[in-house]
Amino acid sequence: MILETEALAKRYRRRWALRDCTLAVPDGAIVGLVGPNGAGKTTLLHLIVGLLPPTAGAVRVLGGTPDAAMRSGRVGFVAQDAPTYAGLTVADHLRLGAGLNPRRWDAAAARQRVDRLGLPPGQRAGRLSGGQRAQLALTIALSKRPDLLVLDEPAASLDPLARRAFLDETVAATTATGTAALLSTHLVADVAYTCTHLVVVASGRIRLAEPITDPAGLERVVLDELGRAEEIA
Ligand SMILES: Nc1ncnc2c1ncn2[C@@H]1O[C@H](COP(=O)(O)OP(=O)(O)OP(=O)(O)O)[C@@H](O)[C@H]1O
Repeated sequence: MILETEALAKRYRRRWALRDCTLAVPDGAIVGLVGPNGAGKTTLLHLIVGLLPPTAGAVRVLGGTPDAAMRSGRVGFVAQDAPTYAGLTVADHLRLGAGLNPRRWDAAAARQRVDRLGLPPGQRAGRLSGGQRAQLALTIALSKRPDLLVLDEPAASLDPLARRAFLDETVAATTATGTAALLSTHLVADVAYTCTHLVVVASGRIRLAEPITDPAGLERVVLDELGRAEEIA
């Protein structure tokens, strides 16, 4: 398993954001994480990449701690707001990515991707649009050739064509190299198009975690599950 959580939980002051979360993500899986606003998706992703310490339970990423996995450079993470350095250019970001990941960095793929997207190498990130900044952050995450991609609403700011192209790239990355991906999204159609597994979170609890066998029926499954979760709450 590339990622495992065991009874993972996170409390912010008195409020539980995530409780009793047990998950296992196999190599090559693309997991779509869906749930209402405030369900705990970002909290779960931040626990996985070591940005937050758990209140209880355990998380193992690539067989070790989240910190060790992140230090190894084998995890590509893009946070919800796709942070970039406003004062640095597109080319600076690629140089930074290369410097931080000297052994895995695919410089040709990174250059080709920014060319294809029309991101001018000399442009400062602060002057890119929100979607372009997201594309820059995604380029860095993909060009690291990670074993695990963790993406928080990666397609939210992309236009429909760019979104479809990005989803295709994610699938290509996982089929070519066995990379696994965990992506949170509100777009169930994207999960149906891309993902091999579905995880539904509501009110801080995993409601459903299963392989996707019927992409066409996925929206119904998600809506039914969220409806049940609301009744319980
Ligand atoms: N830093 C924080 N301090 C206190 N409470 C927080 C903090 N971050 C998140 N929360 C709370 O934890 C819960 C889960 O939030 P989280 O951001 O994980 O949800 P989400 O599923 O990613 O939501 P969205 O789809 O809106 O991005 C929410 O109730 C939120 O208010």
